[in-house]
Amino acid sequence: MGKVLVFLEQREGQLKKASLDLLLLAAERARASGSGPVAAVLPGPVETAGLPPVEGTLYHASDPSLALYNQYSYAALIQEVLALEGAVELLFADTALAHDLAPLLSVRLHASLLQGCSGLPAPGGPSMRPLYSGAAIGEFTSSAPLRILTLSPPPERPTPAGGGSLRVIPLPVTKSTGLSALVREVVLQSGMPDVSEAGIIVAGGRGVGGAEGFRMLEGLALLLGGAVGASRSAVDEGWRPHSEQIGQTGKSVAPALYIACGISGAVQHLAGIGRAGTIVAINSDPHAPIFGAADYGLIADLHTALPAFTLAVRELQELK
Ligand SMILES: Cc1cc2nc3c(=O)[nH]c(=O)nc-3n(C[C@H](O)[C@H](O)[C@H](O)COP(=O)(O)OP(=O)(O)OC[C@H]3O[C@@H](n4cnc5c(N)ncnc54)[C@H](O)[C@@H]3O)c2cc1C
Repeated sequence: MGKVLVFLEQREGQLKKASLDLLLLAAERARASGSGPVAAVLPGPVETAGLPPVEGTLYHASDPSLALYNQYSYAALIQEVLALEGAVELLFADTALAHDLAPLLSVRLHASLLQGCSGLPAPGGPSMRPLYSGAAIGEFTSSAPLRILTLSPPPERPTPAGGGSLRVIPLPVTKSTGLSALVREVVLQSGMPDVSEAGIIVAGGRGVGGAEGFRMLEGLALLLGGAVGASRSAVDEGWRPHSEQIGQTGKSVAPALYIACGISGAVQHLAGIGRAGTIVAINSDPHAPIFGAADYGLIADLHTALPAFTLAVRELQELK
């Protein structure tokens, strides 16, 4: 197999966990298959000292002008590194940024593109992607000289194996085409991690009953250091932002703990939580399909159960 380039994504100087996991996976695959060290590209000012110990090369464009995402300057940078490395595979973590950037590169480079792959394909082997809300798995091969994949996070964090270190090569900023420029950045301050990165998610559905009802879920999520998620019904009602929607037309999540409150468990919702660790469901209907996916189920009115649950968590934390 030819060379592989991993895109490392940062936000406000912090590397995204999903792209670090991807780097570890790619390095492990390269080590196991003997296909040589991986290369990575990182736009934006980030402290690289804490990067995982993997064998390979990191092309780092640390100019402050790249701190915020710009489709054209990021694409130009990646194109430059692809040419330097002669890579045949470009890997992204499956994030909103990747959904914007990967299609542009695919068109520019006449590369094949597959988004939302489940796991790294074997070297030169077909890529896999869930279809029909996870009811089937599709296998895709590519005859293009470059294939671009966006990968959903693995269910478990990969551990660094084999040791080694990344050789950092500084890159100057590639001149942007000027097709777009940042006008204004609007930051939503929730004080919580993004659902796609969170280790714990407290998610609510129509059963929560309204935007006000989600305050309870926020309280529990903050206590647990997690994030609030939502079903499409809750988002369609305008109770929560679309950035929190989980499922087929929302985000695919992989928390260690997923607490579903007042969510029926429609197949389109379950499609987004297939890689969650432990699933806890609170629902007043004993026949709700969510109980079929849950590890622990509580048949109860969430308006009674959740405050009691939150209180118990708070008391446990105070005992520590
Ligand atoms: C093409 C397509 C894409 C879709 N994409 C998504 C997606 O990405 N994500 C998604 O979530 N959905 C998606 N849907 C919608 C999906 O089919 C369901 O309609 C939706 O998930 C239902 O949301 P819900 O569980 O919150 O609401 P409901 O199905 O109405 O369930 C509400 C649940 O709350 C329970 N409940 C009510 N009151 C209480 C209470 N007081 N205490 C405890 N439990 C209570 C009820 O028993 C019920 O089980 C999609 C649908 C289509 C067709």
